[in-house]
Amino acid sequence: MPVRVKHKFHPLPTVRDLIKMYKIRAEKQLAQNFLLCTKTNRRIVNAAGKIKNNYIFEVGPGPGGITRAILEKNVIGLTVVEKDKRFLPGLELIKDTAKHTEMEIFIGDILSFNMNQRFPDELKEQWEDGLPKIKILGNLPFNISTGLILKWLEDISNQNGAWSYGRVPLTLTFQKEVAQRLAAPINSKFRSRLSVMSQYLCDVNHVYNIPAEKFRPKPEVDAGVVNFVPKVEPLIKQPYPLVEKVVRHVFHYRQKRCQKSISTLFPPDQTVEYTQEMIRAAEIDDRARPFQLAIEQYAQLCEKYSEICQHDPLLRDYDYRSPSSAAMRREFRHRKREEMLGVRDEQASTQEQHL
Ligand SMILES: C[S@@+](CC[C@H](N)C(=O)[O-])C[C@H]1O[C@@H](n2cnc3c(N)ncnc32)[C@H](O)[C@@H]1O
Repeated sequence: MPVRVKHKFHPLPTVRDLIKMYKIRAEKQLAQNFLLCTKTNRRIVNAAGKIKNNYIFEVGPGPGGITRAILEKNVIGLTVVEKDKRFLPGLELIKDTAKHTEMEIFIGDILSFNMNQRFPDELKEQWEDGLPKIKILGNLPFNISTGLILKWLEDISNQNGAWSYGRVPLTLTFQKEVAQRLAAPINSKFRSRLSVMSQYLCDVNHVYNIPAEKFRPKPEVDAGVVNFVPKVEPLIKQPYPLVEKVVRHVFHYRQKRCQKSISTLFPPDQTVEYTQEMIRAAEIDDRARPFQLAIEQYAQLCEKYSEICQHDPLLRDYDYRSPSSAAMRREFRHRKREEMLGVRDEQASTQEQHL
């Protein structure tokens, strides 16, 4: 349906006016918290570094505050992907004012958006060369931000999608605590699965925080802006799904000794032997907790796990939480109990014979 634009706002309505003009109410299920202040939007764009003559990909432009700040920088191209079609007319207005920039608007879900062939071929760089003139930016919807960054980290590890163009950096907002976890160093109280997964593939920098008051409507927590620059050489060389499995299991009991969580990778009858092998390979101290391990130790754990799985391929599909594994554990405990009772009976009958 064609959109009637009231031209009392000239030349381009402010973000606030656009929201009023199209009577847009924030949708909670799309995690819509808008940034209406020009200074705040420019600061996010500045956090991405020099973007003049770059091609930018923006996630969730909404009413277009960050989009405008990007366009001020004379970028050569801009693709935006927004799920909520109510923003299309406003984004079209912004596009009309973008004289020097090729802008494309997609209404769709970023989680299934294909970034292969999204950018001009001439921007491609070899992975080990400098960074390509492409950047990904966005004030992410909080409800998908963790899933999205994990998906993109997998693409980075496979040099797929946007990363088939080289080491494309990202500047994204997260809930402050997620930002702290992404960038947390070893021993930090925020060190988690996300820290290891992001830092083995990227240089991660939690640049600054945006107070909740800056958003409309105000979210419950502050936000953090995080920069990611893919590393030339990942610190862990194993395939992403294997790394993800090992790191997820090791952080299963964050506050307990690593031994306990590493053991969840193996069926009960092989636990002791393989857990010990893993711990020896990564030179893990007996008392160490998952957040006290260096990424190099996670790398050694992954190497050892891969080696064990090559030797025993069925282990690859072993899942601690699946019903069949739970049944296996129950059966194992039962057998052990029976064995112990058997030993006790034997001891008792030997004692009787001696009497
Ligand atoms: C936190 S708001 C940011 C809006 C705007 N960039 C700003 O800073 O004011 C997140 C935006 O992402 C959009 N969004 C939510 N889920 C999405 C998805 N799966 N794919 C693409 N956009 C999505 C929302 O509609 C919303 O416009």
